[in-house]
Amino acid sequence: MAGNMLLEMKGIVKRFGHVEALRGVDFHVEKAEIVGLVGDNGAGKSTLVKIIAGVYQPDAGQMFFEGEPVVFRHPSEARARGIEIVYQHLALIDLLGIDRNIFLGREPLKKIGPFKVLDKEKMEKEAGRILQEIGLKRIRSPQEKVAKLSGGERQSVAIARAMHFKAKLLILDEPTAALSVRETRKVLDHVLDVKKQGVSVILISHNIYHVYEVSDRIVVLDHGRKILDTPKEEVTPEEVIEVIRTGGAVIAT
Ligand SMILES: Nc1ncnc2c1ncn2[C@@H]1O[C@H](COP(=O)(O)OP(=O)(O)OP(=O)(O)O)[C@@H](O)[C@H]1O
Repeated sequence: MAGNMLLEMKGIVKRFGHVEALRGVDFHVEKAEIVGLVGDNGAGKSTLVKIIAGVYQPDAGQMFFEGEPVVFRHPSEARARGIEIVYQHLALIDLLGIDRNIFLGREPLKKIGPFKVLDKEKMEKEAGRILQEIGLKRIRSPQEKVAKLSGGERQSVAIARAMHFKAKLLILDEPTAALSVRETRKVLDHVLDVKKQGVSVILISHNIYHVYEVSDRIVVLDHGRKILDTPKEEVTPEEVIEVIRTGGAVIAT
């Protein structure tokens, strides 16, 4: 089991002024595991994943990645270890093409004499390959503006971007919020594809049925505490909903 561990967090505490968003949370993700992270509004889900992604620093607790203690002072440090987070409100730039969005902030450069310029051909070619992989090649060209994409296509591009940069842990915060049934299906299929490639995923969603369908393990947070952490087979979606609704009181009965 230890050799299979990708991320381990122990006793994580995070305060925002008087609000204790996380009150000593233990959390882990194994290699190629999909963990569904659920809980009511304000439970601490986003805070926990933002700590993993280096956006926030915990006030107490320890974090280990691939067996080593880590402290991420900035998102770039988490990224450098292969941790990618895709937010509900995606950081894609509408007026740029799909290709430019995939390489945003990590653009390949080429040398022309003494100068370095963006390697646009390389971006277009790679983006075309990525679109092919995610099944959008026929309908979208790499240079098409992101503004034209549907919500599901935007999620797919963001997931593909993370995969292109060799993510080991992909964090998806509400990826299916506001998507149609068909688009949701595609995004969930991408999550399963990502796992097949050996990548781990943390999936946050208010839709327990979406989470339940793809997750290997379900973790419930409630008011900054972990109240359930179980292999999926051991609970039904209705039981998970009940645990969230009662704040874990149902476990004791
Ligand atoms: N930057 C911040 N400043 C102050 N308080 C914050 C901040 N971020 C989160 N909180 C508070 O911390 C608690 C946990 O919030 P968090 O966003 O992690 O919950 P969540 O489970 O992701 O909720 P939701 O499902 O509504 O997104 C809440 O009480 C929230 O108001």
